[in-house]
Amino acid sequence: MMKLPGDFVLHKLTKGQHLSLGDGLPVDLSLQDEGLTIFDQQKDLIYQSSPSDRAWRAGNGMIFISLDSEESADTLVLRSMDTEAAAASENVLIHLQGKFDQRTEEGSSSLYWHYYSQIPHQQNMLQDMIRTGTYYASILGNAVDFQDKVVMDVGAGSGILSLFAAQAGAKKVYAVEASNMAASANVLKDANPALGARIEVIQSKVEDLDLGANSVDVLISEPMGTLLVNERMLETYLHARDRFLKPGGRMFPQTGRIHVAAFTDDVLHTEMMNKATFWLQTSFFGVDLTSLYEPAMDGYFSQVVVDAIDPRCLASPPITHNVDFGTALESDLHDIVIPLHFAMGVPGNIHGVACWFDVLFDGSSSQRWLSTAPGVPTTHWFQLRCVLRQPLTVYPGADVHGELRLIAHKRQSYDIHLRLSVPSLAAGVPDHVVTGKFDLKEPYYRQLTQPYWQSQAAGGTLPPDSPAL
Ligand SMILES: C[S@@+](CC[C@H](N)C(=O)[O-])C[C@H]1O[C@@H](n2cnc3c(N)ncnc32)[C@H](O)[C@@H]1O
Repeated sequence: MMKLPGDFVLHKLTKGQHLSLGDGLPVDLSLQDEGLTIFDQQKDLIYQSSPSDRAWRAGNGMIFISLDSEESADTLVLRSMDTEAAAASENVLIHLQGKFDQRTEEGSSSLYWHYYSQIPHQQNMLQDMIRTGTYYASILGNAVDFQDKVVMDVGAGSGILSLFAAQAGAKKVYAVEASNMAASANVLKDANPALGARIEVIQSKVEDLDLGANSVDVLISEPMGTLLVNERMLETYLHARDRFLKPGGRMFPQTGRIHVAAFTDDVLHTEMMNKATFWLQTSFFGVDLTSLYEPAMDGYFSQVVVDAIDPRCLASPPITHNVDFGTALESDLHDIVIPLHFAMGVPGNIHGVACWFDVLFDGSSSQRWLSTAPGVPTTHWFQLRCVLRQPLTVYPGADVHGELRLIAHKRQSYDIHLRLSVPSLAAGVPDHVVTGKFDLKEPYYRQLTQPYWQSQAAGGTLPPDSPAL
């Protein structure tokens, strides 16, 4: 490695060699016949150039990479330079991004950070007493797991969970928060000096952090969105586990479960059908709107409905899908397939599936579930329903089969594909099959606040995965 005048550091990398960049750039580069490959610390391929690419730029303009000569692709030159110089270079073709930015559209993440930087939205989560009280009891009730330990709070927000970990005896807590809420977390920890002295707030995306492997004993986080996985923050939690957690380290929470049950709700179905009737007007101020009736119906039925549901609408016991946060891979969350099988007891119309989740805090002293099930005190996550435009007609004893498939997209959420079928009992008549496609990012918040008798949390602000995001 040669030191050049100014900020320039020059590496020469020949074909087949590997180069690992430590400080702030957790990447490993190598030049192969097929071009430049860049791996992250988990050995996941994060960039593969095409053989004809001549130059790259990585992370905040700090690294500039170019092939040594126009003729030969044998040698790579790596320069570190300031952002301005890198930006000014005509050779900058690609901005290499961290793992979060790779999987997230910029428009989505900037709204997301803006949302979480606002105190009312953090307040809304803190005021969800089922949520916050369960975290408090799970952390303080397992103080033995925190005593003198190094803890990371993944997505710390206001820093409330970091303060709980400090109360439980942690010797050091890294409160990692990407949004500008980090400044408020600093204010809060400084105003509670007995606890705050052991907390370090770091404003960074967890994915861009360079604390070193095995640097923490315990991870705490509240990464759950609607249907557990909305917002795709669980991937950040697993990422923190792989990068920073010591082998055998504890995670609070440790396990998550998604539950899916068939439901019957004529009132909701009729409400959804009626929403589009506006577009049936043949003379709306002299304009025929009817050509948009079908697209409007499709739009309404692609929204997921979020509200506190009456458990009596459930038509089957739930199917459960487990996610062990200790072992699941980030990639397991990119395409989640939940096979469905409901044995129907009574005849009726199945209008779709109702979903909810719970997470387990599996401490040394106590185990505790945080549940968002229908019928238990309501949280700000409520429950979620995928409503089918065409209901499924079932007879007593029918075996309903199907699948709920969640495919991650770059707007920090999922496309949901639902398929349900019931065998026909008549010879020559095909099985009845119904399908629906939904965007988890487009919820219809049928209920905006918790029922007042279940929580004092009715703060009036939308949950974090509100349509505003
Ligand atoms: C659901 S809130 C929980 C906040 C706080 N831990 C609590 O329990 O009240 C999630 C927080 O994580 C932050 N966050 C989400 N993804 C992150 C990431 N990749 N890196 C750092 N912070 C992130 C958000 O900005 C948000 O403040």
